[in-house]
Amino acid sequence: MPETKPDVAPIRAALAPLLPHTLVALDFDGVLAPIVPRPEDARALPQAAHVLTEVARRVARVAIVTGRPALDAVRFGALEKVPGLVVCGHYGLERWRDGRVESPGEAAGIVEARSRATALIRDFPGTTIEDKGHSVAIHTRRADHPDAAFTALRPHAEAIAADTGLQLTPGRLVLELRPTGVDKGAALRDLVQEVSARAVVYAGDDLGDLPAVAAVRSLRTDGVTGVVVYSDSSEAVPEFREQADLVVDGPAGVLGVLQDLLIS
Ligand SMILES: O=P(O)(O)OC[C@H]1O[C@H](O[C@H]2O[C@H](CO)[C@@H](O)[C@H](O)[C@H]2O)[C@H](O)[C@@H](O)[C@@H]1O
Repeated sequence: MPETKPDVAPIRAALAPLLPHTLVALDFDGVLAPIVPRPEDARALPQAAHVLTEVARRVARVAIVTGRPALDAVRFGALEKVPGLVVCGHYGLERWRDGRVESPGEAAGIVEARSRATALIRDFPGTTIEDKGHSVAIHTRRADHPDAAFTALRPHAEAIAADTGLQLTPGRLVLELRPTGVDKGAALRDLVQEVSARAVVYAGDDLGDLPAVAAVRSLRTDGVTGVVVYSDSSEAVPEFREQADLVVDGPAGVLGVLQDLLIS
């Protein structure tokens, strides 16, 4: 198992007086939900909703910032009842709050991207498409050779993105074609502004989280206390890991560190 950076005591002490002004923002897959072969089977750990409820009672806001459609994260996490929860779906393109989703119209290019991605994977047995409405994800986790399929598909996905005006976001054995103009960094900054947060805790695990990590680092220069938690795994993202204040072991480690930092 990867070596962790578990020195929570000084961070807990720094956050303690700021709890009512703290934003806690979390990625979903790999952070609340263990990675599984089929995207539709992902579920947050059973204790996640309870831990987030306890956290929400102590801080300004709890938010999920995910590449998933917002409603998928709410349902797969059983998170409907977490007090005041905001879910930024599709990297901030849509929002769920109080049972309602705000979502824009479909981006130009998505119909062509969907059709080309579907045709493309026919040559790569075991690869699958996750049609998320606003975006299309090409998954290689169930291919015979997941890493080789990912590498082979990537230039084709880049060409589709260039032709359709979408952006390609690579992740854990996934290539996502999604609208431009949003990322987790902008979503995080909006959330910070909305609650006038004086501290932010962000937990993630993948490349799509790096804009949020950059936002936390830049918010520090504005006087906001920032804590970055990295959910580690055998699919490590070194550029995320090295920027993290705390490195924990997967979703169970994330829930544990939230408890240590914000509840106990
Ligand atoms: O921003 P996130 O909440 O981390 O979402 C990123 C993508 O996660 C999902 O894919 C990943 O998890 C799957 C289920 O465990 C796994 O099968 C896949 O290999 C991972 O890449 C999700 O399916 C994507 O739509 C998300 O964008």
